[in-house]
Amino acid sequence: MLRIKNLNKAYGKRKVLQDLTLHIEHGKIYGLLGANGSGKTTTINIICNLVKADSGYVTIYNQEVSEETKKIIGIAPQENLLYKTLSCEENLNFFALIYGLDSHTRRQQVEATLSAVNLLDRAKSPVETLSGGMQRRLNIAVALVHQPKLVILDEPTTGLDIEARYEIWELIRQLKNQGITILLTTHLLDEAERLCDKIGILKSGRILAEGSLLELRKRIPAQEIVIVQTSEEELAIARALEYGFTPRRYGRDLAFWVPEQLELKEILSRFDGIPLDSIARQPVRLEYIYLELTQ
Ligand SMILES: Nc1ncnc2c1ncn2[C@@H]1O[C@H](COP(=O)(O)OP(=O)(O)OP(=O)(O)O)[C@@H](O)[C@H]1O
Repeated sequence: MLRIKNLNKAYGKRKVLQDLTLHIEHGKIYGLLGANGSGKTTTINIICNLVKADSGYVTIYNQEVSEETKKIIGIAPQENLLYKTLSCEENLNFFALIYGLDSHTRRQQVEATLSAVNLLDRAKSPVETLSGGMQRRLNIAVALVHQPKLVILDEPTTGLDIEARYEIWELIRQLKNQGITILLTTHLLDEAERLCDKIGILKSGRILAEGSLLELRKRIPAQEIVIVQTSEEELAIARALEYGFTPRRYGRDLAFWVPEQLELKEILSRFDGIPLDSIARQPVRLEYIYLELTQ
């Protein structure tokens, strides 16, 4: 549905995007992961035809991006794009008007979209009286009001509490079920893990790795990760190496990649004679893959 090929963009001498290539399939959720400044917003701006690339191309349904393709994209930017003193209904009506919807379709779409984001009962409430989570849902509603085929959600849950996050995750799943293609940027790795069919890891404007979670897991030769707490770290590392465990430091945690499926008692036996305060087993999460690829 969306193809980006060898995209380059520089601001002065700073190369912001470097041969960026990715493909988003119709009806799927694609997660673009990257640290601050890695080029996510620049990529979005090029897709939305707001910024011109220096070279490379972006196509949507085989059409190069233009003012025409803009009409089938809905974007919910990182900062809510809402008029605080206007009601939910008035905000949506305003954006629907900008998209050129006639008054009948506007009325229909405003109601349908408010219902989709579960804000129908707050239709008349001014935005400033809504909770942070509700405002973020309304911000997503703005992206949906003209029935786009591609929805871009730029860090949709950053700064929200866990309840509000769950609601937005559910909303994103519903959009996918309706056949909408979604490009999601986030630096929340658990969010990407939960939602995305395909994940692209972006660093300094380049895609370092791309694939489903299952495919990305193959980038680390481990069946699981074991995190230990011990006063004898040097000993634990030496012992682990003997058994083919690969040591890693995740923040203050000492971790080991375990290359084969082992019972807990087998793992414990590898550390026989070493005082362990705790030992925890974890699946190979996106967090570990991301750290491995980006550091
Ligand atoms: N108009 C501009 N002029 C100069 N530099 C820019 C401009 N827009 C972005 N940049 C630079 O390009 C780089 C990538 O920025 P971009 O906003 O695309 O990153 P990002 O991944 O979206 O980051 P964040 O998560 O912080 O929003 C940054 O170094 C930024 O300072």
